[in-house]
Amino acid sequence: MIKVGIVGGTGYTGVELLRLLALHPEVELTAITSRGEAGQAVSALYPNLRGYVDIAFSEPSTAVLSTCDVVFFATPNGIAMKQVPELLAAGVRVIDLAADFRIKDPVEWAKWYGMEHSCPHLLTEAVYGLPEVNREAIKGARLVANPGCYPTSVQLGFLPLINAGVIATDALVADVKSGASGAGRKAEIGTLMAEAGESFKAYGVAGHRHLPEIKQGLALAHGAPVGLTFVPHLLPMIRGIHSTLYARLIKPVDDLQALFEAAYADEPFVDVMPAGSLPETRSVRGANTCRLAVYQPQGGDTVVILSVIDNLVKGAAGQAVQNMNLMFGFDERMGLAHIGLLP
Ligand SMILES: NC(=O)C1=CN([C@@H]2O[C@H](COP(=O)(O)OP(=O)(O)OC[C@H]3O[C@@H](n4cnc5c(N)ncnc54)[C@H](OP(=O)(O)O)[C@@H]3O)[C@@H](O)[C@H]2O)C=CC1
Ligand SMILES: CC(=O)N[C@@H](CCC(=O)OP(=O)(O)O)C(=O)O
Repeated sequence: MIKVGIVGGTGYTGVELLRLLALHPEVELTAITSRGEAGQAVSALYPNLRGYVDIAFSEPSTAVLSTCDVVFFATPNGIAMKQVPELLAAGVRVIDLAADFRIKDPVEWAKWYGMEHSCPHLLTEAVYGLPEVNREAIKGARLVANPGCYPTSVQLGFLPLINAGVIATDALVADVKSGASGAGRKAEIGTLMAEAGESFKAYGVAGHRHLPEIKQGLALAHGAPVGLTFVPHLLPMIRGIHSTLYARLIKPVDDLQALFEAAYADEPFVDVMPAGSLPETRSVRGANTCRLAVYQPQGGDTVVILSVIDNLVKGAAGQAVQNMNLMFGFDERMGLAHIGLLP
């Protein structure tokens, strides 16, 4: 058994971590923090956890968190970086669900996140936690930067084509839609039901902070910078991300379907659907699965990839548990056997 701490246990990704970890056979939930709810029983705030999680929220003190084997940060950007150096020094491994350690260049990070990085010396050591790309490095990591929700969906869709060297990489397009839980639990006018319900709009068109993260991952695979237009949208639903990705073929490919199936043949959490499929967000609701479908409309040179995930699971907490399993030598699928909620 390993001792696990969660900083930010009252947020949407924090409570999703609790839902997954409460049934994980190798995990003892040791510390769950909230500054606002310290002292309150976790199950009093989240009744779905009654009978499964019987501890109270505590303050996020380094002394308590240092007794854990691993600490998850499910906090806003810029919080983990303040506590991570001390925790690593105490021998604790860390998985950050926020963006503090995702971008390797601290100048680029400061530009998109609007603050200076407080421990840039850890950026080289941090391992980007996309298991389909970095599985071996994650196993030995002390510090894992869990990918963003949009970046997970977009990278898993484009990577087989980039790795095969068959598409132009100067003008990739990612047209992506997210449910409102992607914005977190904090009160915001834009995610009020009367603002987001019965409506649909894009945001961040001129530049969203996930753009540099996606470009960094795709450039690493390609071995050179890539051009990408990324347009996120807010859908009037709670969970789910649907990415429609466009790329231009520069080499003929006999069988795109076979290329994708081969790329993910050994991946427990990526499902390449049969040709002609239309992945639905509800098919991955609550599950740590990315479902993909690939098209070459009218036999032209444009490839269209459809990619769906649950933003809170494969896009956040589920992927974080997958990373924890790798770091501690457990079966990668442990605690993650959930089927999507249909209907
Ligand atoms: N929602 C999503 O789909 C995804 C989110 N992420 C990222 O994961 C992180 C968490 O997101 P989400 O769960 O949606 O966020 P929420 O806003 O729902 O929750 C944030 C949590 O952080 C805690 N917190 C806030 N400030 C501090 C602080 N200064 N010190 C310690 N704890 C603090 C809050 O609890 P309290 O104030 O009580 O201490 C709360 O529990 C974010 O960085 C987000 O960008 C990544 C992928 C997907
Ligand atoms: C719908 C919605 O608002 N989505 C969020 C996604 C944020 C997120 O997941 O943030 P990080 O991955 O960077 O931590 C947004 O666009 O800001």
